[in-house]
Amino acid sequence: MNLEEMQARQKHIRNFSIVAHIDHGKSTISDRILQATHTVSDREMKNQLLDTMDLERERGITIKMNAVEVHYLADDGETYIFHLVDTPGHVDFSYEVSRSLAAADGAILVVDAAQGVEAQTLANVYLALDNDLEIIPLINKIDLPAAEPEKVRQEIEDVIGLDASDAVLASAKEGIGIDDLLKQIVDKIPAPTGDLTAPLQALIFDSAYDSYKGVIVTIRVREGVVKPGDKIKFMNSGAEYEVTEVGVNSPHPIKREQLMAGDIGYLAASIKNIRDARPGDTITHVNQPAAEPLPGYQPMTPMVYSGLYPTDNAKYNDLRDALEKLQLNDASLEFEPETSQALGFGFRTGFLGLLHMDVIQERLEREFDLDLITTAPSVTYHAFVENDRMIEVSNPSEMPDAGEIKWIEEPYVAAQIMVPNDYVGPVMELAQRKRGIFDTMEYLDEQRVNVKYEMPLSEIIFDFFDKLKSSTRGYASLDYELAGYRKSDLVKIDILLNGERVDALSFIVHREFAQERGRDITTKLKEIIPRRNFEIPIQAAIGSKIIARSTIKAYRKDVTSRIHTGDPDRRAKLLEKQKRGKKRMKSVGTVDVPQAAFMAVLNTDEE
Ligand SMILES: Nc1nc2c(ncn2[C@@H]2O[C@H](COP(=O)(O)OP(=O)(O)OP(=O)(O)O)[C@@H](O)[C@H]2O)c(=O)[nH]1
Repeated sequence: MNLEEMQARQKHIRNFSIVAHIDHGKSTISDRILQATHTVSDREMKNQLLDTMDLERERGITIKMNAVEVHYLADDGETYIFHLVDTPGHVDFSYEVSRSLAAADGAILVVDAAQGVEAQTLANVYLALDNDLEIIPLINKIDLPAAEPEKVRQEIEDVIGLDASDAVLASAKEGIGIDDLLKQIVDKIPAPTGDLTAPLQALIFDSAYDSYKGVIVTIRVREGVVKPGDKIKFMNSGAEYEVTEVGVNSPHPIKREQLMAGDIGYLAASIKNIRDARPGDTITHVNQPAAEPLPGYQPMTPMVYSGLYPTDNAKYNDLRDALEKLQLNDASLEFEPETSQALGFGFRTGFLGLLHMDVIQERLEREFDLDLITTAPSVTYHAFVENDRMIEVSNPSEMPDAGEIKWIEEPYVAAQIMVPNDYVGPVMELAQRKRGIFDTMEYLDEQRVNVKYEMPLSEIIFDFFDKLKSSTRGYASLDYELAGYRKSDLVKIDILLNGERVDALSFIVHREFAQERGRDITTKLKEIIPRRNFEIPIQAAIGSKIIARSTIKAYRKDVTSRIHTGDPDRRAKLLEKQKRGKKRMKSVGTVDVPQAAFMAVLNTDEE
């Protein structure tokens, strides 16, 4: 392609992202765009086509962003090249959203016609505005009987401050409004402007590991052109490679002769070392390098940490390899080695929230065939000791002894909760019970308010969202961001099994809840830990003071002997089941501790 052809092509490119509150219909809109542009045949089409991970399809959520190229034949007879980046909606994955927005020139803001503007609608719009993106509002699900598109249009104008007079009215389900959307993308989203003859500058915004091709990076080319055979350099890591392949996903990978300024596509270069090609790095040419790298990404601060341990100690190195590979695909994952007396060698791992933690654990087990024990998640506390020295504690068992601590601070978040008027009472009651500090309350319209609280992050993470949903019949939406540290009266509770302290079961709570939590957990562990042929005392202690206890009675007989029938099948099945159960179990001294025991602290019901 000569320069003129490339310039003409560049004018026909539109790069955009779709953002929304969870479940407002982003993935379904992407599906309709793929269909309307004949990117996939009707035969190939299935719902949420871009959610390629099994886990995403099973749970019906988007976890990873995806970038695809589609071609749209407009009424003017010209064919436009769209690069569409689908993004997740859950607050745990907002890091993915911000990365994909940095690669786009515009965003489609999807708002559910029955639900209106919700907490993450706002959060995502702000991210898009931070990136200077042109925003096209789209009101989806107008087919629903409860749809109120005009009211939602007004809300977009009043609450967000966007002009919504031309908002696309759509039903992704019934395929309504998709033509209007495609036209608006061409008209409103600006074509990319990068200089085609300048030295190469390409931003890596995602990467994945392929066992044949090595690390494959997804890039947005800002300036210049890149082709197979080019010698490239990663400007931050300093690594140099020769490009083996470039292409786009449409949605299946298609090789291309080159990627040029304005393109979003993939690049492979037999990159074996995953540290060489991190998201946020800039690719340039070895011979004619760009003067400076592009601004990368802010490193993400994990919200919670938990210990990950292989049930089989011999799998420690496998777990490290797996974490490194996943980290490449998920830049918000953080880990470092730690040891536990009870669990052996493992990793303290940082996550953006509990859903993120759950997803990582499940991906490690499925994609890397590992059996893991995960310890209860903890936020990072600041313990102040002598000379006002501050110690960061993200593993409760490492909290200094009470005698050494002068005071402890814990992270707080600024939370906003959008909820119909009728439920303000229960929301405030819940927030107070979770140690929230009231900030403000604003009316969104006659029927809905935005209530703002400062809350301890630990309370938000554990069960606040579930409780919020159940006390508002699902009508409340929540968004939060870290707001700093505050002093709190916190204590560490240790758990002793058979008289031995199990470090991996320690946790930190507000002193007010200590007694109650101690009682709850000893009762729960009694149900979870399997019986042995001796009595096992379970104790909860603050320092050397026991605050609660329970006892697991000794069992008398082999469980299988109770199955009187001579049915060998049933007996074999039971033994098999026990064996499988064993896999996610750790022997601590003389006691077998199953995975559920480590999470028991999470589900304590304080009602
Ligand atoms: N009635 C109706 N339902 C819709 C429409 N669009 C999407 N849905 C449904 O709404 C639900 C959520 O749609 P998704 O496309 O998965 O939403 P999402 O925003 O991508 O969700 P996440 O990926 O989890 O953030 C699904 O059950 C869809 O079938 C629509 O226009 N009308």
